[in-house]
Amino acid sequence: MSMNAQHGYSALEQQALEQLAAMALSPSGDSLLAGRQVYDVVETDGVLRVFIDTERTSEPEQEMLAEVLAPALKAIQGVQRVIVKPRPMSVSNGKRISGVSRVVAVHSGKGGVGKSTLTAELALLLARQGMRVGVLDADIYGPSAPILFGTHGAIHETAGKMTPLEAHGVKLMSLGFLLPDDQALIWRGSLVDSGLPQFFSDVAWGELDILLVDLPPGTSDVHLAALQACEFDGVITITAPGQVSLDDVRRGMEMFADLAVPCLGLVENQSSVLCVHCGTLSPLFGSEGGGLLAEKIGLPLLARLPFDPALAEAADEGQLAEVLRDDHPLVTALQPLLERLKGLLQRKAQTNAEVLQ
Ligand SMILES: Nc1ncnc2c1ncn2[C@@H]1O[C@H](COP(=O)(O)OP(=O)(O)OP(=O)(O)O)[C@@H](O)[C@H]1O
Repeated sequence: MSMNAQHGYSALEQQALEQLAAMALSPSGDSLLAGRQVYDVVETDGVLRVFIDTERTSEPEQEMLAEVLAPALKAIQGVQRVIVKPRPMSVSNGKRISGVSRVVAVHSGKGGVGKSTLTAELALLLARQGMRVGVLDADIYGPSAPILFGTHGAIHETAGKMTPLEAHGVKLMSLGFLLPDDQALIWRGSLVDSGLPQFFSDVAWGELDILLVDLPPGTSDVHLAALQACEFDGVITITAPGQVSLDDVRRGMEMFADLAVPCLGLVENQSSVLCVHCGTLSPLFGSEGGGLLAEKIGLPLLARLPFDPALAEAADEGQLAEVLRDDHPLVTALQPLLERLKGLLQRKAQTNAEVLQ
């Protein structure tokens, strides 16, 4: 497979992979990719992390690679720093959910920026395009999937597995289905260690193309518990211009990068406001917040979403799906992100090592 055909890598990662495909440890040897001495590359914030497979390289070779690769890859325009590291110990130990092709997290540095709404929008639109989609509402601080999907009901268990609820063709699991609202916080502590991993392992998801995981905002032990429970294929970060905080976004991205979860890109919510009368879009908070942030941290800006007062109202009433007509400006704005997710699905491999074949 040619490097260009590899989906799911950013442009800088692609360039780095192309360069690595042309480099070998010894003049007669396989390329670093074919020989799989380089396990993967992950770029965030203009920083390129090159993960060396310590099982396929001796210690002197690892040292040599660190010396050679840093200057070679730093020469790529846009790369500010190169970190050559041993392959990260996947905290999940490579745990995949049987039957689920891709697991993608939706994350934000701060609360209230529209993360749960984005998760629901993506799920509804992907399902509408014929994909088999699940949503795991892992935001145990404030589970909102029941409201967004307008779904309430008891979760049943069969043969030790919880059966997810289903709405608009999306399979759903949320703490909100298991506990009354006012009990969510009481359960939080015990959930992190024991309950949250069960949401990944003990749910009868069946066959899914993609499982979207709505994580809590910020960085916490809940995130680590989720990342330990299962291997994630990527994370989408959402922010709102009024609440843009470079540090919050960076902190989140560092967490994911260190655990070798690729950051797919940034979504700016509420960049503009949709007029309920004439349907025109007017910029909010100055129009370049998300674009500048994306540029500063070196991530693609995947979407800029308008604030639609009707959507806020509908979402609170469980009518989100009804508002998301095909010609809604928000649906149009989400198309590049939907394409990126579909590209990720084409990146056909169970492990990164296989991807690099
Ligand atoms: N593009 C939008 N247009 C209109 N309303 C929106 C939009 N995005 C989000 N909202 C509204 O903003 C509020 C917060 O959204 P949401 O619950 O998705 O945020 P969140 O980041 O998941 O928050 P938390 O961290 O508290 O879970 C909700 O009332 C939602 O309906």
